[in-house]
Amino acid sequence: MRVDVVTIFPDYLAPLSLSLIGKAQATGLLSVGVHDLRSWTSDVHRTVDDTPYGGGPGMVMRPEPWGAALDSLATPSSRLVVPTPVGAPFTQATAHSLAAESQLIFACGRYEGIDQRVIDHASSRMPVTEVSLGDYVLFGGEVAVLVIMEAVVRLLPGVLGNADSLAEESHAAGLLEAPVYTKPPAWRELAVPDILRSGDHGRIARWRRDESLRRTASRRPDMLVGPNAPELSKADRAV
Ligand SMILES: Nc1ncccc1[N+](=O)[O-]
Repeated sequence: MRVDVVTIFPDYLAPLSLSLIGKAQATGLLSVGVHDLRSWTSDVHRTVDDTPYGGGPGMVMRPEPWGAALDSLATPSSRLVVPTPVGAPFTQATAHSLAAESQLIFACGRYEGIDQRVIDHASSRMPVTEVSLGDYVLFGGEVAVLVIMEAVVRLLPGVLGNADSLAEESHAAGLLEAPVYTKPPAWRELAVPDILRSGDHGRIARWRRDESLRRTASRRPDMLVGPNAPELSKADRAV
């Protein structure tokens, strides 16, 4: 997968070269380019923003540098991802969808946002996905790109040593994951549930499913209703 990130704060994206993402780059699973939007300005002050038409506080990112940046980075297989508070919720399903792409371009907005015509023009020549990480406002899209990249890259084949963990993890099966334990068997008078040390894999699977259902019902009841709700067996309903 090829990923290009356009930002006025390239240093913010330095963590992309660390740990698993760095390893994915080193093994050729992923190549990442981080680009300073100001490279595509043409004035001496390298201006990227201006006052909003219609008045209002703050500044808006000018379309010209963005247009030039996308002109030089886009390929026929590009998908443009714009992290923004006005985007659709970013979910594990979005992460899977992005992980299936061969080339992603991330546009990191700052200030009050990017001139809408940048999105509209880009939409005429590539798929554009505006995503939000949550109902709060960050200074810009850079931190959101780090989150999205982590969620997407770990889904790429070969990045995670044990692909099985993808199947079991939270939000993969539509439920929150059951609690996890490791040695020692007792710690500060707290014991590991006996079932997990029984060696009875059938009953362990049932216990984990029950704990997932209980945890999801109490913390995220919204995940148990609606189109993405998981299929519940008769045993599930008894929980
Ligand atoms: N919440 C956000 N605030 C600013 C930029 C991007 C954002 N987001 O969620 O992707």
